[in-house]
Amino acid sequence: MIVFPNAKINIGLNVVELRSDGYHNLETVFYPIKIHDALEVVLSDELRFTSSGNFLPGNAADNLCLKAYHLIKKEHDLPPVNIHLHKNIPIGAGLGGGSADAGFFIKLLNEVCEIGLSTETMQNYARQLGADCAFFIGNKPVFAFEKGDRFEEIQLDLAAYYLVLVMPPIHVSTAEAYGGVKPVRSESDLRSALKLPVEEWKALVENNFERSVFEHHPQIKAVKEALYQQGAIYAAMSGSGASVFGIFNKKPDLQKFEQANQVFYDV
Ligand SMILES: C[C@@](CO)(OP(=O)(O)O)[C@H](O)COP(=O)(O)OP(=O)(O)OC[C@H]1O[C@@H](n2ccc(N)nc2=O)[C@H](O)[C@@H]1O
Ligand SMILES: Nc1ncnc2c1ncn2[C@@H]1O[C@H](COP(=O)(O)OP(=O)(O)O)[C@@H](O)[C@H]1O
Repeated sequence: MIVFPNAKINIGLNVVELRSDGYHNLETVFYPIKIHDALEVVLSDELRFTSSGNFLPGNAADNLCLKAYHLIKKEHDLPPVNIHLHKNIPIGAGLGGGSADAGFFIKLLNEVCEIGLSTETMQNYARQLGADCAFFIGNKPVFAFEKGDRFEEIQLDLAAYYLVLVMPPIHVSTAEAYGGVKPVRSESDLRSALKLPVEEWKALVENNFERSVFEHHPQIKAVKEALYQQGAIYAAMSGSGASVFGIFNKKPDLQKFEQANQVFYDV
């Protein structure tokens, strides 16, 4: 069986406080977008993981799909499976690609192996693999809080707009991004701000990571500014970067970006 794990963007992101476990409490909105990997799981005589597409850094054994398999196997009698991942979502981009694979893998394994896990149980497994993995179990727009792994569903539909994602050739590590941010309690409520017309978001909806990440990587800031110059109604870095999304009324002409960056249209 094959599924197509999709990426997410963060619309607004406030790092609220440092927690006693070293993580941070945050407030953000996760919004699913149309950039996909392909993930196949079939019953087999031995456990095997293969991949194709974009280069996956690190050991195959550290892939979140295999980690999810071993996590669930601790509590359930799982048969061996063949896993194939075709990687298309840019890696380390703030798009949650690895987390998407983990969340979709858990759902897929649940079906292929007929484990019978509830949505809540799948979310609990996902949470143990990474802070934003659990989002991909429900995969609907949510206001996320605490470690980014507790959710409240929100009504947010950007289907009437044209979304573009630009990925500059820069890697920002998530841990590095958290290290550079000064936590502050937000004065305004992100949920209320996102109920206003998109035209008003520019003045109200911020990603706290941008300040320090832009200082270290002015090229990412330049991409955001260029998207506004091309007519974006709203543009921001997603998560800990380096990808930047733009919300437009119609398809923009971004041909000149395509040499230096990866550009995804109509996401
Ligand atoms: C920043 C965000 C925003 O949505 O997304 P990305 O930009 O990575 O996609 C997430 O918080 C990333 O979540 P995720 O990528 O699952 O993080 P994890 O693997 O659990 O943690 C990586 C590292 O980030 C830091 N971390 C992560 C989440 C959190 N709430 N507080 C933290 O301080 C910790 O230093 C941790 O060791
Ligand atoms: N299935 C996977 N896809 C991508 N990265 C993965 C995967 N499994 C583990 N990783 C590791 O997670 C790291 C960051 O993952 P990714 O989700 O792409 O970034 P981000 O958290 O910025 O959205 C990568 O450096 C990679 O080593």
